[in-house]
Amino acid sequence: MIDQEKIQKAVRMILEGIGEDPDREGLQDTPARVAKMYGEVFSGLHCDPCDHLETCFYEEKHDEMVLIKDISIYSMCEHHLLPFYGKAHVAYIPNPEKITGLSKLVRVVETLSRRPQLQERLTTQIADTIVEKLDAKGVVVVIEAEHLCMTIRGVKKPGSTTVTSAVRGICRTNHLTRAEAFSLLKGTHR
Ligand SMILES: Nc1nc2c(ncn2[C@@H]2O[C@H](COP(=O)(O)OP(=O)(O)OP(=O)(O)O)[C@@H](O)[C@H]2O)c(=O)[nH]1
Ligand SMILES: [Zn+2]
Repeated sequence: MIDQEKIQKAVRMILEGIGEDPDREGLQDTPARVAKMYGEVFSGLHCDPCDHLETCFYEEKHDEMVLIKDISIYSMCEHHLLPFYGKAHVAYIPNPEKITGLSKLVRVVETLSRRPQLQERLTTQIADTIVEKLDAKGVVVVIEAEHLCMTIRGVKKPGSTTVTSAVRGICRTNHLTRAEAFSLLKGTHR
């Protein structure tokens, strides 16, 4: 579990480290606020994303592609503990015996985002969770994100977008299915 007391002590030390006075009025509650915030932004560390996929509709028998576009994501880069944020797009071809609720796919994205992450690992973990838990026939996950560690510091390139993808199952082996997923994603299917 998240140790709020430990985070509070550490934040106080950071404030001292940067030459601030942690006892001045505006900063007195900052360690507690930051500890609470970290509890929220890292809450996914203590959840199993598979738990969200227990809800399945066994009688629907849909076996065509389902795509959820433009899921907003906020995660934390594990190198600098700065946010990266943008959009995730999740497409899957269900095992007709295991169609899940749309919001459950979003919950998987949410749980895995709320951890210290790499964009590549986040993308891969979302795809693998859906394949493994739902026995999905195919999955495509694309994430487009801006990393604050490349914006407010370091190379300082605001507006740069990093795009990562993970492609599994028949979306990987069948080029027509893969093309369908990417055209739905780009909105060029009409
Ligand atoms: N592959 C990958 N790299 C990331 C991600 N988030 C941050 N990084 C990179 O992690 C690298 C860490 O490099 P280091 O040289 O150890 O750290 P640094 O001195 O702060 O690097 P600079 O950002 O180049 O100043 C940087 O190149 C970041 O851009 C991510 O999600 N995926
Ligand atoms: Zn970073």
